[in-house]
Amino acid sequence: MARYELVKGSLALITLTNPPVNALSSAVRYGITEKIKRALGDPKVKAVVICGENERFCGGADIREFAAPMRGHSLVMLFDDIEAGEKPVIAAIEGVALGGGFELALACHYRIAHSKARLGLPEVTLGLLPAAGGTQRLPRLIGIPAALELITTGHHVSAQEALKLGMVDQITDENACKMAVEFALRAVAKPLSSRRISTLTMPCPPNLDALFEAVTMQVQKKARGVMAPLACIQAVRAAATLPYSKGMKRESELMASLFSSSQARALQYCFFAQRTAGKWTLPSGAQWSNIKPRDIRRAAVIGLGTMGRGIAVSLARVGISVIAVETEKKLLETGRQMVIGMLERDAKRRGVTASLYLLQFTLSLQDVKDVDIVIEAVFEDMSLKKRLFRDLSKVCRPSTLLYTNTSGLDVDALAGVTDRPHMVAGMHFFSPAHVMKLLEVICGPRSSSETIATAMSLGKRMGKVCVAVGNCPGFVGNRMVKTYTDQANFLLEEGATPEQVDGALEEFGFAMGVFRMSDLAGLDVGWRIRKESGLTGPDVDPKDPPHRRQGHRYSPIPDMLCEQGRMGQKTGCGWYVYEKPGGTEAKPDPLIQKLLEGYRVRYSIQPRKISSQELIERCLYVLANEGFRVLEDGIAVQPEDIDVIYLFGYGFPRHRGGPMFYANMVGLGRVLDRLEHYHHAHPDVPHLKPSQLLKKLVACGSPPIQKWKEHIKTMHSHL
Ligand SMILES: CC/C=C/CC(=O)SCCNC(=O)CCNC(=O)[C@H](O)C(C)(C)COP(=O)(O)OP(=O)(O)OC[C@H]1O[C@@H](n2cnc3c(N)ncnc32)[C@H](O)[C@@H]1OP(=O)(O)O
Repeated sequence: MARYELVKGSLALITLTNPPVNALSSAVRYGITEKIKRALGDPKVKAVVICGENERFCGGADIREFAAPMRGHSLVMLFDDIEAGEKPVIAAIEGVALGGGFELALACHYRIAHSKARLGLPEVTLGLLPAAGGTQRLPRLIGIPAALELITTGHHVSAQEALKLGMVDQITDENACKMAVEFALRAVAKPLSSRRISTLTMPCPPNLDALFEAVTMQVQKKARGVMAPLACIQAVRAAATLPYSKGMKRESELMASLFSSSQARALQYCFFAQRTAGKWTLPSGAQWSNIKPRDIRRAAVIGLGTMGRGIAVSLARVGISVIAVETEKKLLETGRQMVIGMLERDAKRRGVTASLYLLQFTLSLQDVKDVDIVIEAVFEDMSLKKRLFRDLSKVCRPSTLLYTNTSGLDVDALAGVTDRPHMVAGMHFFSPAHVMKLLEVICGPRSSSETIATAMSLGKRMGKVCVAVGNCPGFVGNRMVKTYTDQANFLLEEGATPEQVDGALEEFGFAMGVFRMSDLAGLDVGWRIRKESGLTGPDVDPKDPPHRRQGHRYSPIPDMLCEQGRMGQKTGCGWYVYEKPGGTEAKPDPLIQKLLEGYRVRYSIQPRKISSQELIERCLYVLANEGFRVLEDGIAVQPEDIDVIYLFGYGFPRHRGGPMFYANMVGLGRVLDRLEHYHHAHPDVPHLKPSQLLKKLVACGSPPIQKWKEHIKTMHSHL
């Protein structure tokens, strides 16, 4: 796991050999420890270069080993030995030096990085802190403010930034290992005392307390309830106030408090879930590794509303020519200006030139005849979309793939009106499409594997986290979210206020509770969907009382708000009241309180005090319950897919892992008990009825989430 070579007669070259990222597994730690001992003990060796195989220095500790207590050679001792040694050790950084990998580089006496390398201490994103001296060495090298920023955010920096900050000594466009070998030959003659970072005096700014306080406040605001960033701050404070050895002891104590925490487990699960979701498989056996996606150069986006604009920007940003189509001159012009503005701002932020030459705007559908793909983003109206797909069938060349950005309509019904049903699928972007990372790729029953492979690959190219899902109303994300918002509405009827429900969800870790989020998104979106599906408006069965629809409990309160013109932030009021239309500061509104009281009186509902525990359980267990149904219906293949959708599309707090991981953490038996309890109390809410899969898993002894797939396998996949 580490190769040893003697080069130029006097240099030991140690190469980490653990593809794909040369993670520091226990075997690699053993390998380096042995090879360093050999190099330091060999009188022929005058200097040492450490590099990584396949042009990747090291991606850090092996995260897969964190599931068990750390065993084997200690990184701390290894790094202390490297630093204290009397021979110069040079880190040759290509690709990445992250986490333990960068800590290894910090223990070396010199660091030479390739100009394309990226460096950082991302442990915080895994619920940990850099516990192999990173929190003690980095502030001594680059100062406390810069170290605090890097360690508490986990941001990676480019080699150029690393050079500016003093994290590396030199960068090169050549092979970093070759440069490091030449550098090592010159370093042999130089004293090493000033190169041992642990012995450097800490550069302390005068207003240290104020600095730590400000960073603590910032972190608490950004990552409410998340433990690791606060522990990182404490570790850096120890570096600032204690001698190195005592600081190391503190670093290790703080790491021990994080290592087996549920937050660390959740965050590490998220890391792997994201990668698992990208590896899609269809029942036919077609999968990410055996189906070649089409190469996409020219795309058309139909509809330049909010979604269409974001999609056009996402495509042009990665070099794809875009023909954007609208039906009216005024809409086209507004859309054009918005897209250009968005691309220009984005390019400025990234320090590149906006690729405006890739854009074409037109009123004629005929102009899309030669594109490789079309992404439809028109109004959420089935008959309009069907008309458009029929027209696209006629206009586009036979090889053009057709995608719809519908957020929940039947993708197969659209495929059915075309001359190429196998070349139709869904690409469900989330708003704003150029910002949000999630892309649900909807596989219709007739979508070909190439159609799916192309959507997944194009999404990845646009920087999206893509999840392949089956075709059902609302797909995965919106199908599940309905159960969550329904519960929130029922809780209002029963005695809660919007601010109580939101408060409990925000305390849980959501950046925004369900009602604040609804105000931001606009209440009219859901209203339109409810009208389309006959839940409100003229199509409602006159025999249904206002609080029952299609045989089940229904809350008409959101419809009542819409009827009063309370559409959320854009109208200055919704579930809350705002300083002005478009305002963002949500204040509780006495009018809502009155509306709720009136509603309860009218329907003889005795309001009760509802605990935060009930608010969380009702909203989140019902969400997970629907997730289990999504799995048993074959709409998602594995729980990781659902969690990734919720992390990237719905702001589910990452340190809770996602709704399915959270249910697993709470304990499936407990979730089942509570759902049974709530369903008993509310028999007219079918979503509270425990799903078959949940019951099956509990009956099988509640296996860990990674094993659920084995119990789902037997069920029918709709992908
Ligand atoms: C005492 C405990 C000390 C802890 C200190 C630490 O070092 S904690 C670990 C800190 N390191 C990280 O957080 C880095 C995590 N990795 C990444 O950010 C990225 O993988 C990468 C290194 C930037 C490479 O990205 P790229 O997009 O090129 O590849 P993938 O992300 O798809 O990764 C390829 C496969 O490698 C697996 N993997 C990556 N890093 C690790 C790791 N540190 N440990 C174990 N496995 C790792 C990843 O899961 C992929 O595996 P697949 O099986 O192919 O999905």
